[in-house]
Amino acid sequence: MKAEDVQGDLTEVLFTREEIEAKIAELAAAVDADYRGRDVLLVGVLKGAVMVMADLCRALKGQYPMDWMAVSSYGSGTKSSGVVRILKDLDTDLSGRDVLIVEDIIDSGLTLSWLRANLQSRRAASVEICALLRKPEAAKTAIDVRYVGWDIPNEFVVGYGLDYAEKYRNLDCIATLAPHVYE
Ligand SMILES: O=P(O)(O)OC[C@H]1O[C@H](OP(=O)(O)OP(=O)(O)O)[C@H](O)[C@@H]1O
Ligand code: HPA
Repeated sequence: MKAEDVQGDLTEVLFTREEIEAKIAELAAAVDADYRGRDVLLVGVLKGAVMVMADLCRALKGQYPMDWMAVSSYGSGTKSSGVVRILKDLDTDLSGRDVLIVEDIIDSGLTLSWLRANLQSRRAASVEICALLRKPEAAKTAIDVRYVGWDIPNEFVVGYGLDYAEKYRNLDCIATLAPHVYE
């Protein structure tokens, strides 16, 4: 789906499909430079990170096994509840493993700070984070993020995996959602 297919619902396209592709290639080069040749597990966070993971892993040159978790802190709205629930856990034993969490967005930071602590408690050797988007003004907790695509303003965004009430995930760009859609 393209921006013109849901134009009235969006206020601005922040990043086009081409810009996202170029950014993913940059992130992949940085990850390869640090990790290629090591046994690193990519952990994708469902469902938002599906697109990032699908494109990032194909842009990587090394071998990177992957696993998935589903956690939820947003319910169906635009505000984080701060309460994180595991909806689907990893299949992989993390003890002694280097882990790279792949995420679409860091908003309040509550999901990832909880998730990183959770994975560290499973005796992972290291847990780093790669996130395509981050909202610095929305941060409710400080997180050390090794790879970030873009810092964005504190507005609700959709597309490229990011949803509002399960819609817009299949938009090929990233755009701000018009307030009339969720108010
Ligand atoms: O920094 P935070 O404020 O915690 O927000 C970030 C989290 O919110 C979104 O997930 P969501 O719970 O909406 O689930 P989804 O990935 O299935 O869309 C997103 O994918 C992150 O996991
Ligand atoms: O801006 C956002 N858009 C979609 N999902 C999200 N989850 C946290 N922040 C966002």
